[in-house]
Amino acid sequence: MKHVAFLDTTLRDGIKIPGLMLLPEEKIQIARQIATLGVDILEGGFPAASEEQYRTLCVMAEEIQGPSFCVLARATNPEDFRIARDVLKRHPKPRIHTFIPASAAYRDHFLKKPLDECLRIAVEAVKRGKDVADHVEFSFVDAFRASENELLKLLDAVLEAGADTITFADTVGYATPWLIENIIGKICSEIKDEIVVGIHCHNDLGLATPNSIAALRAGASLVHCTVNGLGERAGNARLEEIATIIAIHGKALGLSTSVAMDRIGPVCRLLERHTGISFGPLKPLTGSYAFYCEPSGPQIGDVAELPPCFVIREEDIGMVKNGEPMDQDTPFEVFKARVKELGYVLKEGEYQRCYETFQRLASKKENIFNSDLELIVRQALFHVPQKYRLLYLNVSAGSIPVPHATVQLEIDGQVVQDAGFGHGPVDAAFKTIFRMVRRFPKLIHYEVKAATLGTDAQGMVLLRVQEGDTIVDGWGAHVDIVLASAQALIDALNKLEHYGGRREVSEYTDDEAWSIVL
Ligand SMILES: CC(C)C(=O)C(=O)O
Repeated sequence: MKHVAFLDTTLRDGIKIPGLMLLPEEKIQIARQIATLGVDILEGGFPAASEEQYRTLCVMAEEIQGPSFCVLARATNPEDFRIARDVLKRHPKPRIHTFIPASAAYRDHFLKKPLDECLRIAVEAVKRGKDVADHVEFSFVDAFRASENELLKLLDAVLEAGADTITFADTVGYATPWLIENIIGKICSEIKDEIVVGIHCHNDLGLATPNSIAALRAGASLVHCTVNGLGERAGNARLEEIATIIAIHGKALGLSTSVAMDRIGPVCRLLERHTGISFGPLKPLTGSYAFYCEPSGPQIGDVAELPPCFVIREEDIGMVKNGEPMDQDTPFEVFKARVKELGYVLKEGEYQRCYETFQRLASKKENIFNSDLELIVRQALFHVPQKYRLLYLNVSAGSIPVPHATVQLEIDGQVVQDAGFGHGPVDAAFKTIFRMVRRFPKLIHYEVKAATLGTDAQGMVLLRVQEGDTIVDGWGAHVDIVLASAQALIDALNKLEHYGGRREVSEYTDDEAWSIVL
């Protein structure tokens, strides 16, 4: 059986979603949890992007145990390697990941340099990488739209320079399984066995998983993926799908992994909580209908029992563990032990802050499950400085002619209140808040989802607003979905205040910033 190495890039490529902003401490908590999945390599981020990323990655490198630790550096930028070295020296199993656009379209767009010049840049990058970490991974961006001839020239050059892993990225989600099988198969048959061949797929045509599996079938032994398929546009290849396919078909494929299958459910759910990006009911493995089935009924025959229709049991991928319910009488120590069991490592005062939020929720909701606890931790601990706070919201809606909202906010420590009308309770609350804060961003996304079953479930609201060039997400959770919506809006307004105009790549010229948009 060939071992398939998993490189998790949730915290690097996965979080490149417009508006999504995870706080440094949040990223570290998430990295800890991803490490428990048994992935071989954790790609933590791109340290040259900003001082904040650099600092976060230093802490991550010191804390993360288990997987190798990898960061990204642009082939074109020697300074990236110096910054990466500073991060990687803190981890016992460091590796560096560098890359260059392989297709003419991407080379012309981002580098505006002839192929010969790109070959020279690639070779120098590998050499620089060798000074930074024992293991150098080199990725060919947009590899499957590249001319085969040019791709092979780039490949020869980086192998000659000493790259240990070469990864072929379907950056724009263009490839098909047969195209990938053909190219990867040819390359694997021609290069030395000790070179690791990797695959990095995007999901624009819904083919990220089949394309990744096709590459593995053709001889690749490293797969890049993200939890929940997070990533820009339609996302990246989904870790949970690829691991489960190998768990089910591994024998036939001659492939195995070290992914801890029972950690899939908890880690997918945790990422859903922290990003606000939900699975959708029909998502394979993690969607709420994925393990729901009705007895056959008249379509096939009148059989009362469930048919044998599941290819894996939900308990095999940890999807049913939601913990014994807790309630108002749950003592602090029991609560704290459960938060630790969920994999969070918090400071003493932070457990206490979470417990206060827990008690507030427990006074409204009878049973508190693990999936509620993750919301509580996020709500209590992970937010940007709060210029705006929601103190009070009351709405009148239903069959009345004019829904209205009364809102009390704290703005820079001053208490202000106002009331307003709208087409419904959320509209009334949002219009009133916009007027009070004197900001009128455009609402470009709004969704609400129940966190658990039951009519007393917390509603999780994810929204996205745009003000000028700045797009931010806002997130809220409450048993009252209008309150959750108002919390989400306040969260977004605080992020606009905190991040507005402050972009990670601001210190770079247009030319240098190219890699960040890939
Ligand atoms: C750097 C590479 C692997 C990448 O993220 C992409 O092409 O999407």
